[in-house]
Amino acid sequence: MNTDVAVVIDIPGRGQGLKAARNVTAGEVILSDLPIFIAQNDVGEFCTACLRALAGRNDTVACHDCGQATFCSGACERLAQEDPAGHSPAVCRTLSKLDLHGLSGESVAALRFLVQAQALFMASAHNEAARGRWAAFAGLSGAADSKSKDSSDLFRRLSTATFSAQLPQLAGSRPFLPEEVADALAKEELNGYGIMAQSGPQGERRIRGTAIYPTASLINHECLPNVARTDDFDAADVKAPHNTAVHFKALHDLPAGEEFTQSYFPMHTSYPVRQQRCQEQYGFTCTCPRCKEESTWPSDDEADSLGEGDMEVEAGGEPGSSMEAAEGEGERADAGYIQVFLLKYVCPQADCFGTMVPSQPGSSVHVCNMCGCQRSEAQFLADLKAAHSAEAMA
Ligand SMILES: C[S@@+](CC[C@H](N)C(=O)[O-])C[C@H]1O[C@@H](n2cnc3c(N)ncnc32)[C@H](O)[C@@H]1O
Repeated sequence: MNTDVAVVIDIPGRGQGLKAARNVTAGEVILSDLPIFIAQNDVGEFCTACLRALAGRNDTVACHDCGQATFCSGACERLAQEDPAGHSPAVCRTLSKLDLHGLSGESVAALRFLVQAQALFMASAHNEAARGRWAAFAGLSGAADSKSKDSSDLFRRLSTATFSAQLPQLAGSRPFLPEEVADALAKEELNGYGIMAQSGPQGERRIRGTAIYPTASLINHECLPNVARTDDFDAADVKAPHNTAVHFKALHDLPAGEEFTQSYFPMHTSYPVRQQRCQEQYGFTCTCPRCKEESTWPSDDEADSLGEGDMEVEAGGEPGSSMEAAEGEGERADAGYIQVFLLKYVCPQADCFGTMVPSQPGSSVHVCNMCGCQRSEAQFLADLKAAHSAEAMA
């Protein structure tokens, strides 16, 4: 499903990444990717096979053997049964033997993910297609280290369930070792895409499940990204598993050779929190142009003592057009540029924090990749003007 635009490169200090093979236009799809496998979070609200919302469907099918799977249709049930890392007989038997007692929702989801990853690994010993998918998963960044979460309890529960499910031990096939469980969890942590669900009753963010994509997993992070993910798992006119594809669109025009970058968390996140999450969750220090600039800003406490408005912010140019190259420091985004970028690309709806993505190449309409709201260029310019007036009044 990849386009001809994104090519894999090695980047010193970042591992692998994707770059533009040619000039790219704002709104162009630079990558479409289907998952290696997906694991659901909770049972019953979304299809186990394709994560489509089940509400309002009258052809859903529940698995009575394990009680851990529901499908939006008989077709999805068959799809999942035929997929070794979906809801194959081996996965179903293992799930039915799992001891979920006392586990948090997060640990139950991690255990389901492990059952499916292990099933793919075991199938790779005798199934060509599974071998390719397992190789793609095994090649992703992320190996357990001493800082990884303790996974011994999940390993014990997984191996107990695996053995009591009496999985057929086909030639060369064996279950995970403890270090392989820890590695699989590290890969999920670094590469897993949380597939979002509709917000909960209090507006809280919820996820349907985790999907692992072979090529999308190679897109590195920057805090002023140049691509953003769009997906539509509920698309009525798209047949499973194609509804589980993610598509990355360019936020603005990009020259050939530019690295594609996405933001691993909502763009409005503060500098200290971004630094902490990059370090603790992903194991790197972000030195992107925005972090370089914001590292020189006073902390919130210092800003309070200086008084609001002491940070002079001027309107920058069109995002994508102006980054200062400070001598010896590499690229750096100035405060005005950051302000305009965030105003342009962070969803204006209260508490959404999605990314405004050009609807299609050549269009000046932007659509939020979370809530779907739209904004024209004229409305953006009006919002920009209002932000400057508010600032001048402060
Ligand atoms: C989802 S993977 C991205 C692909 C990865 N570079 C690879 O080689 O597979 C996430 C990992 O990439 C690296 N990474 C991503 N963005 C980075 C950045 N801005 N600076 C340094 N390392 C980065 C970190 O090691 C992070 O844990």
